[in-house]
Amino acid sequence: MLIGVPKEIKNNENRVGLTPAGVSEFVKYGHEVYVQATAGEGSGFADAEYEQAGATILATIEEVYEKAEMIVKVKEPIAQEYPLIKENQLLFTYFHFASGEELTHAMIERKAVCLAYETVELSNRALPLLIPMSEVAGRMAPQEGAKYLEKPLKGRGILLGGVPGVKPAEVLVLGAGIVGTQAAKIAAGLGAQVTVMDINLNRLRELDDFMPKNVTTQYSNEYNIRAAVKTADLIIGAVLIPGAKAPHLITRDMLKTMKPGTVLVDVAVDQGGCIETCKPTTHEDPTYIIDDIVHYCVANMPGAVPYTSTLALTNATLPYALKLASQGWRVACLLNEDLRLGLNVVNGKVVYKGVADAWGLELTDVNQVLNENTMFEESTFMTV
Ligand SMILES: NC(=O)C1=CN([C@@H]2O[C@H](COP(=O)(O)OP(=O)(O)OC[C@H]3O[C@@H](n4cnc5c(N)ncnc54)[C@H](O)[C@@H]3O)[C@@H](O)[C@H]2O)C=CC1
Ligand SMILES: CC(=O)C(=O)O
Ligand SMILES: [Mg+2]
Repeated sequence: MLIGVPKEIKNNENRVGLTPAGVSEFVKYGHEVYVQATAGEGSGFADAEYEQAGATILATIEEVYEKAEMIVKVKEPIAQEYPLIKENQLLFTYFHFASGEELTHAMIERKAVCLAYETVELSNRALPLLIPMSEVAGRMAPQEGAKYLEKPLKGRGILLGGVPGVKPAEVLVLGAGIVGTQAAKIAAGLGAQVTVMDINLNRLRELDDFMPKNVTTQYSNEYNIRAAVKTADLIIGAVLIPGAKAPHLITRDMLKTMKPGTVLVDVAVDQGGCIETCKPTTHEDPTYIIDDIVHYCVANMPGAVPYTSTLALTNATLPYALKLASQGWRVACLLNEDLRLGLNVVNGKVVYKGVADAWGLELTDVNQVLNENTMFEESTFMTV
């Protein structure tokens, strides 16, 4: 298969979809890889390394999209990229369709095959291609929160860990999944008093077993959230309903009950945010203030630490990308339930319920698109 790796063009997005090590795996299995010039630079990979691994470097993003049967990238395509996408082209990347109406319509119109990292799902409900970036964003959240709690950055001016004789800050984490767990661990390590809320009691039991003493758990409901936001200094939004819009757990009216200078880090922004007043921001201009409350809502947090993030992401995506290349998307999705759940929009049809529900669009059964034109050659069953 012909694989294309464009350079990311989203604000301060320095990650890249494939490393030179990934390229050499593709080449080993007989695929051709086209990498846009300087695509890996932000993550520390020079064009020469990609060439040594067997890739061909192309000067422009147009050439990459023109050549490739499968595009492997990181972030959802943005408006500049829409016209480059071809009918039947397989796009393997994050999409977050439930928070992108324009993107959803654009991908329907382009008739591309959109396989979203964030909805690939294992039988135990784990999201293997979201986990590594959730680990990064979760660990970053208290770090960013601590920074914006500083007075010159408009925060309350409180140190997360306090000092002997002065109480530490209170951190509230909504959601005890990957982001929430990593955020709680780091905030606790910095000495804050941490409360983690979730609706999954079993998850709270697990956390209770392994978290340090300065982390407590509480069931997530409106009553408990209303009480907790009054005393919290830093609130981290980390809930997820896979593929769907995040529920608004913190409503606009709650802001008035918070302490001025409280910082909200809504990591769930890419699914629309779990804070009603959340709107996506960029690394260039990460925060805004409403009712004296600092909002940090960067939708690509891991993009700021690309060395760590590119390696972590591609460790997880590469085995799936190789399957897609060697088997073709239809066969790979017929054979792998986890990959099948990654299909969101296929040849103009929405096949993921959370996306259809978010925008009031017709839902097509994924099996219908998989069984269309299933004339494949036996050689496509070559396994990796
Ligand atoms: N902004 C960014 O750069 C990044 C954002 N993310 C986003 O962070 C969010 C969280 O991701 P993960 O931790 O991997 O998801 P996860 O699935 O591991 O955890 C989500 C948790 O939310 C809980 N939850 C659902 N409804 C709830 C409610 N009403 N109250 C409290 N908890 C509730 C679930 O029970 C689950 O434990 C996702 O939207 C993900 O896309 C992830 C990485 C980077
Ligand atoms: C998960 C995601 O959206 C990101 O890593 O940017
Ligand atoms: Mg994101």
